[in-house]
Amino acid sequence: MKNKKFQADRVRSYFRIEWKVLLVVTISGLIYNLGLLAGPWFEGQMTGCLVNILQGSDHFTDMLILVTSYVVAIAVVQISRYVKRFYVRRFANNVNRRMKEILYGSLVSKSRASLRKEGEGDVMTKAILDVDDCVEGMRKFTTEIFDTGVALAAYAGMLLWYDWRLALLCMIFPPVSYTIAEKMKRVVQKTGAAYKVQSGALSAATLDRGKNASTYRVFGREQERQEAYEKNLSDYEQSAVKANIWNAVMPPIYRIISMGGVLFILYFGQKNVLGNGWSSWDIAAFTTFLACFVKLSVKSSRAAKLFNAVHKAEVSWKRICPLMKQKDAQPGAAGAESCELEVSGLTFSYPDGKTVLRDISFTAKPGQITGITGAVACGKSTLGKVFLCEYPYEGKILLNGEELQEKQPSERNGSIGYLGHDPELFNDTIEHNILMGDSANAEQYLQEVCLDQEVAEMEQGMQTLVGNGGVRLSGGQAQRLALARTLCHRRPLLILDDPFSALDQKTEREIFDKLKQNYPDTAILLISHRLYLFPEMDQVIWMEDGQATVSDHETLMRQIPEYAKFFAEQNGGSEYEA
Ligand SMILES: Nc1ncnc2c1ncn2[C@@H]1O[C@H](COP(=O)(O)OP(=O)(O)OP(=O)(O)O)[C@@H](O)[C@H]1O
Repeated sequence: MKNKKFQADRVRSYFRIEWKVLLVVTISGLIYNLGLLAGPWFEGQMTGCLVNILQGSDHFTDMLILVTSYVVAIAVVQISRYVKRFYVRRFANNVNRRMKEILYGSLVSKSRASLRKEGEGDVMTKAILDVDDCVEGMRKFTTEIFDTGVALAAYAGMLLWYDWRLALLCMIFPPVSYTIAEKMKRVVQKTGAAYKVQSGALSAATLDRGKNASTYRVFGREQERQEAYEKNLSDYEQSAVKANIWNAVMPPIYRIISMGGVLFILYFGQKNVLGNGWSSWDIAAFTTFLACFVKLSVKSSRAAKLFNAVHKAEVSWKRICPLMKQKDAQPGAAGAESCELEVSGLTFSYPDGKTVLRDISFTAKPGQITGITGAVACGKSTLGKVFLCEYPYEGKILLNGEELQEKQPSERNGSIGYLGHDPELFNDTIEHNILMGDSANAEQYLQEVCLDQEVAEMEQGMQTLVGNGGVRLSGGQAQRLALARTLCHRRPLLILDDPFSALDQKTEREIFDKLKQNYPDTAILLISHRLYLFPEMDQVIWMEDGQATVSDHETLMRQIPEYAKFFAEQNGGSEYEA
């Protein structure tokens, strides 16, 4: 990404930045494809030589020389083919990595509201699949350009040279095959898109069943959910079958159409050999011409396949392209700075008119941890979410003196890190879930959330796949993994909504101590129901009916009986009574 001209939302840029790899592909591809002509030519020569040996005009040594040259030529062709394939794969891997880096960066900076609009957590899984499809299309495009374009031109030249009239006659068939493939592209695209949608729906349904299994069991809704799931499954199967039929059935048909010219070659070719056709041929010329045409037809059917792959990739690209535009909002951009927070007169109502926060004011400095607590439904989570600016608020939230609502979304996302109740993990490895395309040491963040030991004990360590939404992890593990991701993409202001609810006290304390120690530039707002760490908070916000009392733990213990009671209940009552 050092290249200034690189534009993440332009496919051409990905080709341009890989020019060195593509140069090797071009050279080896040219050698391979032009070398392919040697096959039919040698086959023709060997057939002719055999006929001559039988007639006594050639010798065994002539055949030996031909066979040896044939083997050498084929060896060169195959080595070039190997080199070409190796570099095409490298090109695909590089592009895949680059696209995913940008995509992850963009997803990290996307607002929760827009993620939710696009279908919650599975937007990530779908986008990752789309990147894979795109890169596969680009890889095929790169390979087929040579395997098809160059080879087709070489074969066509050879056919024209042997008998231009017969060549033109036969070569009508491949373009017919192309045209049909082009006409079929809509169907391929449509069925492919429907398959993706169903695949996303099935992932969401699977996630829902896994997450809420016990709830459905307790309320006797298992049967109903099972039926809904079966329906999802059969819709998915149908769409998969449709998409695969169009993908798999069409190429052989294109191939048969392309091969139509063989009939002309058999008829007019034998005339050429008998001396009453358009050209005068021997057996070698007939064999070479036929072999050349067969190879040309096979290649042209690959071109048809190329259309399908490229169209499929186009659909995927259209979907992920908007995400690739948000390069400016990549994590780390604002992560190094610190910020002073000043909230004054903050009042907030949800769109349904319910006022949840009233006239809240407080400040927070870098390195300070502010504990926020209060009774159930008093507005703690709402206070955390207000900073995401999903809905407008009244009053002021100033970051280093600048009003949050007036910042550009990308700038805002670069200033605020948020971890909500849902860990929002996506179906990839532990490492990718933390780094999301950034290059950092994921191990360090696992240590900070006390998850390193558990991950080390997993069979595949950091490469363990977590499943959609993190279903393969325990609640506490998923929570800590999400926290590791939030810490890895550090922002000057960090809002953590009940990040320790599924952890034991010892782990909670350890993580808290590390947060205090390792984040001197970050202002942390920690929302929690559990208060035993609150005596160590730099300040505490006690919320009641949307209003906030801001002070330190000791003062609140003296002044707010509800807070003291709340704290005492969690600490065996001793301090409250004292
Ligand atoms: N999206 C929403 N639209 C409308 N009202 C909402 C929305 N989210 C929350 N509320 C309401 O706002 C009030 C405060 O909810 P909030 O989740 O902020 O409370 P909380 O203190 O975090 O609760 P808890 O202790 O249960 O986590 C509740 O009455 C809730 O019904």
